[in-house]
Amino acid sequence: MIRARRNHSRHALASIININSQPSQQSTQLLMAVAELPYQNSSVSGSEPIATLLMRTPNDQKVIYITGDRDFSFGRKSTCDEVVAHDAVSSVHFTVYTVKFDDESTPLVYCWDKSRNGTFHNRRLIGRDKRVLLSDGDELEVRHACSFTVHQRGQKIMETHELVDAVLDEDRRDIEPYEISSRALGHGTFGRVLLATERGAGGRQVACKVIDTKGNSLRMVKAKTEVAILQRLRHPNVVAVHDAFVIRNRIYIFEDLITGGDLFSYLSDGEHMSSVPEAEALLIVFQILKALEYLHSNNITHRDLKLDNILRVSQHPGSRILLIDFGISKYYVRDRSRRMTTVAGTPEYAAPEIGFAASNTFAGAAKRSGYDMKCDLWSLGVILHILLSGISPFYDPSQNSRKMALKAQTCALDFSNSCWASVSPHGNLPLPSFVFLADILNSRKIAKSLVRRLLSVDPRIRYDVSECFAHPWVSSQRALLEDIYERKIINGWVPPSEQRQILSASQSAAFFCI
Ligand SMILES: Nc1ncnc2c1ncn2[C@@H]1O[C@H](COP(=O)(O)OP(=O)(O)OP(=O)(O)O)[C@@H](O)[C@H]1O
Repeated sequence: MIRARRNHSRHALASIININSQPSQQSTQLLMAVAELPYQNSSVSGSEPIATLLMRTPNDQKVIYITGDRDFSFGRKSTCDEVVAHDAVSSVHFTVYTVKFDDESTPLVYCWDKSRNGTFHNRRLIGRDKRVLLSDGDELEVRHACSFTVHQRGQKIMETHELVDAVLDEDRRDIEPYEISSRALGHGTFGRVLLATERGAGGRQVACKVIDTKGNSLRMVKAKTEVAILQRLRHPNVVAVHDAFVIRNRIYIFEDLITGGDLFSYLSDGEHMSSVPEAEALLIVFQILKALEYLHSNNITHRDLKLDNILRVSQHPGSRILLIDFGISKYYVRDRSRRMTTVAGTPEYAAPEIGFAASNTFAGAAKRSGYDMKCDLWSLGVILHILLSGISPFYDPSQNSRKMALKAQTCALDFSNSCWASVSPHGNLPLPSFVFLADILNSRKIAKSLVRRLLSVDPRIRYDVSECFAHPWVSSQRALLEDIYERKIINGWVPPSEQRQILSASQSAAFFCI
């Protein structure tokens, strides 16, 4: 199959010069079942302990090992991994799970509070259905019953990074409302994403994206564009930004901490990528469509949709997902005379008309005619292809953007690979008797037809968001999807406040800057 290595070769304005020179019909019950499915961690494998909890009760103390292959549950119910029969303890009080960014990073260990009476993290109430990232030395407490001390060795490895070290000591004191830790949640082309905590009573954990512009004004403009775009957006499937600071050559963007890892990590399976059950793919794609519907109706094109830029709130297959990384997004009003022309995005996911051109002729054509927001739908097609088969259709192992662009331009989709044969609505769920073979075959055909529609080289034929919603793979389940979405997926989502002035006027970027 394909690689499980992150591709950070994102290209935007500055890299244009390099481009040419570089080498069922689902059944109702099934969908419901997936939305309810307990999580099986594929992103962190192995039974080696990642962290330990030293548990103390009034009469006893013991060590609990947290491994990467399964959640640890604590509660009163006999099915919990650690059972304490105490009135203050809920049937499942909390679970601890791990998320891995990549092979070089120490896995992140999260606590998910599921209790009625509360779980306290460093003496602060986590809150029902909320999650916190745990660090070495942290204390968890179930009042009147027991407490736990977290030990996670190896954290230091992840913490040492020149950028982080140099940046923070200098800048920390200028960013008063937040305490920025050195714990990395992930990293990309231009910087790192670190854990931070709001000072003050709430002490909420947030993610802090640190972009080192190294005095490159174009990078600074792009970082400010990301903030300028994000501060206008309020949608359950788009990450919320709270604050941003420009200090010296660096920009710090504070966002909601998203606690389930990204889709790339989720699908990475050793050297390969794995697929997900078709119903799970549908729940993910439905949410991406919701986000794109919102973005496009607000004249925003994301331009860098890919697995790495889609985060999950939880490890649960029916989790809410969020789009992140609006660094090369574009505010663009649809108009025949105004089209986007910047070659931007990630070649593996980029629509042919963007112009990661394989041939000069094609590049020339792209330059002449430009492209519009349909480029996001192509990227969605690549994502759907991966979700269903575990294959990235245009990936080139040498990461050569020219080769990937050529493949995309030719777009010879091959559904004969055995991976596609296993695409079915039931995936690894036991097949319920009400799902007939015809349904399964039909569903496969329908899913593939949507992939084809999205991966149409001609953007005029390619589906837009509303056509995707109308496609039978989605429309046949639309009512149920809306129901699951409202009742389960976005239940509890609180929109960010309306009045958000994140960068001061002098700092904010012009909207049409890229
Ligand atoms: N709000 C968040 N909460 C938790 N993790 C996050 C958050 N934002 C980013 N991350 C993690 O950090 C990684 C990099 O983030 P992001 O894509 O924003 O960085 P970038 O430098 O813009 O990357 P790129 O290489 O795509 O330019 C993500 O893939 C994700 O794993």
